[in-house]
Amino acid sequence: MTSLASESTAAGRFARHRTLLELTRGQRLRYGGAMLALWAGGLLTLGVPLVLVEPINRLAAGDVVPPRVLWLHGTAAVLITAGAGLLTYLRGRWAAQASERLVEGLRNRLHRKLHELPMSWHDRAETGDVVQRCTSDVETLRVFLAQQVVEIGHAALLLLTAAPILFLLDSTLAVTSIVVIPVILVFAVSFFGRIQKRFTEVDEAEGELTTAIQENLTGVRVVRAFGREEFELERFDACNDLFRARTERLLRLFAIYWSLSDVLCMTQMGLVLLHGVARVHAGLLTVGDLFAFIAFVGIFLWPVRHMGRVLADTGKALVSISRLEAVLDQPVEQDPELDQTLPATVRGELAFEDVTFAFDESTRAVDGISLTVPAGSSLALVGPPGSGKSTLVRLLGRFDDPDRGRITLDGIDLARLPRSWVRRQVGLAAQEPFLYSRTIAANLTYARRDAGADELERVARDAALHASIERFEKGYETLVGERGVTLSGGQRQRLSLARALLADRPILVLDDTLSAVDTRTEAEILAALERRRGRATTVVISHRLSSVVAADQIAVLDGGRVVQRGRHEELIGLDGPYQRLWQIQTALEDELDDDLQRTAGAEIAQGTPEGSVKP
Ligand SMILES: Nc1ncnc2c1ncn2[C@@H]1O[C@H](COP(=O)(O)OP(=O)(O)OP(=O)(O)O)[C@@H](O)[C@H]1O
Repeated sequence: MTSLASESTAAGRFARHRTLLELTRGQRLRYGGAMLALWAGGLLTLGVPLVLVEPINRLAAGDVVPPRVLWLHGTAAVLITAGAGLLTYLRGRWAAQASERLVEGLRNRLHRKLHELPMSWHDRAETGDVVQRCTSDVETLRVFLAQQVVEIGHAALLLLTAAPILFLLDSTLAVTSIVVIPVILVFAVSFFGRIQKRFTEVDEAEGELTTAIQENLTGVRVVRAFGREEFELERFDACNDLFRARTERLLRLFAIYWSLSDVLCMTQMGLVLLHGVARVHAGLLTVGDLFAFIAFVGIFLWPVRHMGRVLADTGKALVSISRLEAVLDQPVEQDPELDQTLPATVRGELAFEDVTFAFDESTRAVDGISLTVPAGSSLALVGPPGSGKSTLVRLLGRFDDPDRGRITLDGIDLARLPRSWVRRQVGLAAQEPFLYSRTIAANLTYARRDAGADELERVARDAALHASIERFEKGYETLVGERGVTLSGGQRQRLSLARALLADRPILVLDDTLSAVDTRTEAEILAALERRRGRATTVVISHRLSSVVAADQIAVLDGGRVVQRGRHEELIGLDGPYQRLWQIQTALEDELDDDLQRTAGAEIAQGTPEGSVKP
């Protein structure tokens, strides 16, 4: 998906580091507090070996340590540890609060962004990949923000605090105790670069896996209908395999790092022990000081070793943020500066003036269309698949803007009006109706939240759906979709039509809304629409000419152009595509009627098995 490709240049990486820092904005005080608590906790831990030096030295010298001294030093060690525990708690609490709030804000930003992105972006985006960015990548960032942000600098701080103490205790041994650290640091930094590359690969493979799952779920009917289960299983298996292989490579890298850094840390420890014992033997160091030394080295080596984890998570977070930025940085739908007041009332007069639009450079979906639709009248768009009917409607809702020409509403160019306002003037029953997994009533009131029960019933009656709803046990409170009843294609279309009628907007668009209903239901709906005539300017797209015979104006489209225009009575008299289509459709209908009559006649002659005539 090229539009979402992550930037991998040096400039891009720098920008990501900056963004990672910017991400903490608003919570920096909490992070500062958490870092301070972590550092203070570390400092306190360094105090434990110090308070134990004296009793150990006395024991090593064979002195009797009075119980009072033992109690005193022991209690001090316990109190220091308790204090360090409290600071660790504060560090965890503040870091968690900061990260959760930041991530909540980030999720909201992402969700808002998805609503602001143009339709052309959504057309190209792979849902699974976008879902993966909004969930998995956000989670990676959350982990980083909760655990690692405060760790950055912790090791350095601890080193800087512990090193002077070590040098005060024994400067020669102090040098030995930090000699391996530069090696560990160089090793960690080189590891950091690799982890980013590997994690990017893992993330991309995970995106493909999510897309495969999502497509299989939404397209499960197609898979079953074509018997392509084996093919889909193999496709999923390949994605899964790739994800596993890449994750394994990443984990292998981690394993190598952990084991080598362990060896380096243990080498450091071993060097201190050997050198320290030699110095104790030489009488240059007390046993107590050696104990403190070894404890210190242990305390500051842990965060140094932990640096690998910090760097790994930082690397992963940088990859995730670049993937999120690829969404967040996309240009949103822009509205021009409003140079006129919004019309208080809309009559609904539409004019398409030389409207031309192409999705890509190769072909124009709509090519120089000019049509005028007086307020309250109806326009029918007919034509072969791909002739540009839906594209014209898409332009009417400003989901895209014409490349050339303009569309006006009551004489005002739509391009000069805010998109959201334009869309609020259009009630759309889309070609592929989308319903929510909520009740029928909730799906209807999506169009107008204040609509009362009587209004829902009225629009449902107009859409010839009321009788079907009545048959459901819970009527309008019936759940539809995944958790409820499954509606038929025709019922879904009629629900979508009722929703558009309920919206009661100045323009009503029916995009092939009656394709899945039988002729009688179609007639019922057309009669209801006829009763509403004049209430809204209506644009009807239909492949079935019976749906458009009553339209005030019919435009026949082909290859994005209007090839015929007029009323039904005029067009059937003209030699052209409309007449041919009408002849084919009426001939088919006549044939069907004859067949039905013949079948009915035969049944009456033979009698039904029960000897009664079917109604
Ligand atoms: N989102 C899109 N991105 C790229 N091309 C598109 C897109 N939508 C439609 N097209 C192309 O634009 C042309 C017109 O399509 P459109 O959907 O307007 O046709 P239509 O007349 O409504 O067809 P149908 O009767 O099958 O619904 C077609 O060639 C189609 O492939």
